[in-house]
Amino acid sequence: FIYRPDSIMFDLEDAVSLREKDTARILVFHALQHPMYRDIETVVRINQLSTPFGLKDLEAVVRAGVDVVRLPKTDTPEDIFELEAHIERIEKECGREAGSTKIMAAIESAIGVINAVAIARCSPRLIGIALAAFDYVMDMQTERGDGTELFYARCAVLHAARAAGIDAFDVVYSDINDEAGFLREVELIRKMGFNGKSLINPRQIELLHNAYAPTPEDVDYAKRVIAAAEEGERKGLGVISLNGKMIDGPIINHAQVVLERASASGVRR
Ligand SMILES: CC(=O)SCCNC(=O)CCNC(=O)[C@H](O)C(C)(C)COP(=O)(O)OP(=O)(O)OC[C@H]1O[C@@H](n2cnc3c(N)ncnc32)[C@H](O)[C@@H]1OP(=O)(O)O
Ligand SMILES: O=C([O-])CC(=O)C(=O)O
Ligand SMILES: [Mg+2]
Repeated sequence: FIYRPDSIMFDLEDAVSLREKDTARILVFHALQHPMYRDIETVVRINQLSTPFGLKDLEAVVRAGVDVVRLPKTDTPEDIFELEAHIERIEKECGREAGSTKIMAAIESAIGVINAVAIARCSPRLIGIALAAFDYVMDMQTERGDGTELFYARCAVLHAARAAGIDAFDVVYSDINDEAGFLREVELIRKMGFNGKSLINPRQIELLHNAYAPTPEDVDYAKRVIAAAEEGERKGLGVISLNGKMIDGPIINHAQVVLERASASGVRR
């Protein structure tokens, strides 16, 4: 909470050893109901439903009131349909509002990337899709490097999310001591258009928020664009000029996005 993350994700999958699966589930079940987590979005990465743990995880976290279930290793829309059917039943059984449990699909394989559009569009519960690089590069018979290995997958996941009108989240950066490397990766994915990134360490939160925050110059320009647009509207002009630059619909929309980002993340330091 001190670090002000956008959401908190509990992991029941690969960060938990096989011997600890039941203990971790019970801990997360209780944590989700603690008042401390009332005002922050909670996400739980459950185990795949094909494992002995997946359904037990889901039963526990939906009943405990989790906001978002992250499904790892999503390969097909059918994976989401199966998850959805169980969520619908559990919501009914425990008296949760129907549809209130949201889903985030993690794409971690070549087939998942190929099916990204179908996955992203397959359920109204989906709020976003995330690329998960470590399993993906294994499947692709390569390894994590400067991002060349993720070139196609990033583009595919991002386009799928946009086509579906949901969020796109980039991969985990695992070397928590390499701040410069992290910031290089963040700059790339921010320019590409990702909504954010899965983080593994609190030290990465402020760095990410700061990189996503608009600069003071961006905010200043956005305010002038909005003011010029309002002035143009009063005069009944469709397209206007601000210091010789054309200002029309998309530019005004972008200025609004910059101001929304500034109020969500602050202004870049
Ligand atoms: C490929 C995948 O599947 S990735 C997704 C699953 N994996 C994860 O989520 C990993 C989560 N992260 C971690 O476990 C750790 O950050 C590690 C192992 C990467 C690094 O651990 P450390 O070297 O101990 O990190 P660091 O020295 O920065 O820890 C500082 C403090 O932050 C805490 N902290 C570290 N990571 C986290 C986290 N993800 N969430 C909350 N607190 C954390 C540490 O417990 C420590 O607290 P303390 O000062 O009270 O002891
Ligand atoms: O889901 C994630 O962000 C991390 C992960 O499992 C992977 O990279 O394989
Ligand atoms: Mg993985």
